[in-house]
Amino acid sequence: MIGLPEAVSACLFDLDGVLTGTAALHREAWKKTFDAFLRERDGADFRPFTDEDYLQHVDGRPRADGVREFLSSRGIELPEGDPSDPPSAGTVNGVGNRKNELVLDIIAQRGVDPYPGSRRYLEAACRAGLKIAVVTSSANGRAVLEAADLTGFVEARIDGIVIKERKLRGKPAPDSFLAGAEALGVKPEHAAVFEDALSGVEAGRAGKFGFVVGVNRADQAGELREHGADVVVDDLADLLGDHE
Ligand SMILES: O=P(O)(O)OC[C@H]1O[C@@H](O)[C@H](O)[C@@H](O)[C@@H]1O
Repeated sequence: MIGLPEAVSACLFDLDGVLTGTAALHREAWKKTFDAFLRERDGADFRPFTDEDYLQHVDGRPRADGVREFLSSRGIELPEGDPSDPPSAGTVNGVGNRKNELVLDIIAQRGVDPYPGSRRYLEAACRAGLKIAVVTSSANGRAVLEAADLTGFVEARIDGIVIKERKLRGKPAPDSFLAGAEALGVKPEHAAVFEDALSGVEAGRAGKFGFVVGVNRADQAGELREHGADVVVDDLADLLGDHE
């Protein structure tokens, strides 16, 4: 009916890039942050942060994991620091806080738009009686859902704040999605995961969920399949029959 196996009774949606167009805003803030960091460290001929760096090392992961993963891909290790570090601090938390300032500025300037096809899909999932959770690595998940006016669809939210409080492992580990299924009271095999990030579809596969939908927002359909997507769509509305 809405493009899912019969056994599925719950949907676990990633947020940035699946329900809202905010993945591009995160990517932009990360690029500014890392390019400034690398320029200061290596001088004017620094090697810039690329879209590929974002997709491989940062996309979908909790903030501090993204900092660590990307820097380690360039052979750089920083002290962890503390979440209260100022954005100027040369620590994992400092770099993450700098990016958070930037992304919040960008979101405030441009606003948050839900994808029209995703809103239609949420409406169809509700009509079909499916349970709905949002599972996002972002500590800004609640604010983004509210700004997109999607909060009313969501029965449970596992976000970057919950992940930290409960000491869950970030995507590509399945922990946050497993917590989402548990919050809805369903077994993983009865839940579908919706993800645009390679780390996210990998988490879906690792958690043995009933179905993993890869949402192709960055021309990486093949990689989404390789990392664990059972099906890949360009837009969630592609899963809906004509009558929905
Ligand atoms: O820095 P935040 O808002 O806590 O978000 C962490 C991550 O959240 C994910 O949803 C995004 O795909 C990443 O780009 C982002 O880095």
